[in-house]
Amino acid sequence: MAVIDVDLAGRSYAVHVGRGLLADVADHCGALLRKTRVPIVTDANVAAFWREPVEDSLRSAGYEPRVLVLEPGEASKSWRVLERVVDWLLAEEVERGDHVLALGGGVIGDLTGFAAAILKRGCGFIQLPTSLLAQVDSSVGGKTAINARAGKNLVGAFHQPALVLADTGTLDTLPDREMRAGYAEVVKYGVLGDADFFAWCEANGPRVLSRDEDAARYAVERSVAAKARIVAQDERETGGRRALLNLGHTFGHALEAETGFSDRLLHGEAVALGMVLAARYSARIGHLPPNDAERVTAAVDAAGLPGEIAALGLDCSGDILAAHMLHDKKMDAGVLPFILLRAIGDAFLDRNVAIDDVAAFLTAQLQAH
Ligand SMILES: NC(=O)c1ccc[n+]([C@@H]2O[C@H](COP(=O)([O-])OP(=O)(O)OC[C@H]3O[C@@H](n4cnc5c(N)ncnc54)[C@H](O)[C@@H]3O)[C@@H](O)[C@H]2O)c1
Ligand SMILES: O=C(O)C(=O)C[C@@H](O)[C@H](O)[C@H](O)COP(=O)(O)O
Ligand SMILES: [Zn+2]
Repeated sequence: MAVIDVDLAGRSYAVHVGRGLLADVADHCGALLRKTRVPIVTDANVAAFWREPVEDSLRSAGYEPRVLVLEPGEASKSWRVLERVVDWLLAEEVERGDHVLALGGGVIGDLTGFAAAILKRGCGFIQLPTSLLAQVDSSVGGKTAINARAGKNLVGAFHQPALVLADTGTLDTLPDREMRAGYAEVVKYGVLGDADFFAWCEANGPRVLSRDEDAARYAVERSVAAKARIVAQDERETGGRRALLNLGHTFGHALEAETGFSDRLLHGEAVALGMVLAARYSARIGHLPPNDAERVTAAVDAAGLPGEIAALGLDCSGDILAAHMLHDKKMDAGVLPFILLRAIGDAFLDRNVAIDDVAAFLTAQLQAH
């Protein structure tokens, strides 16, 4: 098992990565569990495979697990489901000093983390990420949120977990499409700041996607280490550093909004497409050698992720996608900064991008091929 620390002074915590951690959840979390009753929020897909080992471990250690099982999918990051989670936690008499366990993918982590952030003005929570995406990205860093009618993650809080247990054994039951979607966020770390890791992904992507034990564990550990480093430098995305983790997301979130936050386009798929668009746009305005944009596209294609928006068959223009982008949380005094590339491994924040030009670029991309 590897342990990666997220160094945030009074809010520091550890991310444990290894196979079989959920079967020993009581040992790992014990110091944080003050009461017999342990509230767990999960979804139906995850519960089918992973509720039992977690409950067994807790029961054997004398705890009484209490489980709320939600509908799987992005639609659960909503006001309605948030209310349900909060009411349930209140009924379970969760106190500020207690810890709620979030057992699932990024949807469960973001939603439960946000419920924990607002419950009695803040209680503790522990991330038990079960999707590749949640293990490499969403369980670390304390961004919690639900979606609003106006867009993605628009209602939320920074609220750090007290512990993250990434059991790589859970990837055995993850559907292939979800594995690919999570892999998009892995490649993102290479593209934004680590050319060597990007090259490793080019060579080893198929091993990760086929769940080769060593390759998958290495991808999780290296991704978590990259995210922990950035979050420690700029926890609340105020210093320009953490915003780099948003590479591909301004485009991606617009596409998720346009496809109704539905299974038509998963978050990781939107990020893959968004990275390709960010790379192509960087090349279009002369920041990035075209060959580097082609390498990003090739890595996305090789993973079986969507790399062409034209193939989505959207009935919209670049202007409509650009309008979605104006809800982005990075908007600052009417300016939307874009995360662009100078090279693979060298992302930067460009505050001089003309949104009309992005809209024209997107219209052309929607019609390409
Ligand atoms: N907070 C952050 O920093 C951050 C970072 C990246 C993404 N996100 C958010 O995370 C969400 C996407 O997360 P996700 O891709 O994990 O989606 P998800 O939570 O919907 O999980 C993907 C699917 O896989 C199922 N699943 C999860 N683990 C499983 C397992 N081990 N076995 C079988 N099925 C399993 C789930 O039930 C779901 O159907 C988005 O809402 C995105 O905005 C947040
Ligand atoms: O942790 C971050 O910071 C990220 O940007 C990670 C992203 O992968 C993630 O999707 C995040 O939720 C997007 O952040 P948002 O602020 O644009 O909602
Ligand atoms: Zn993301």
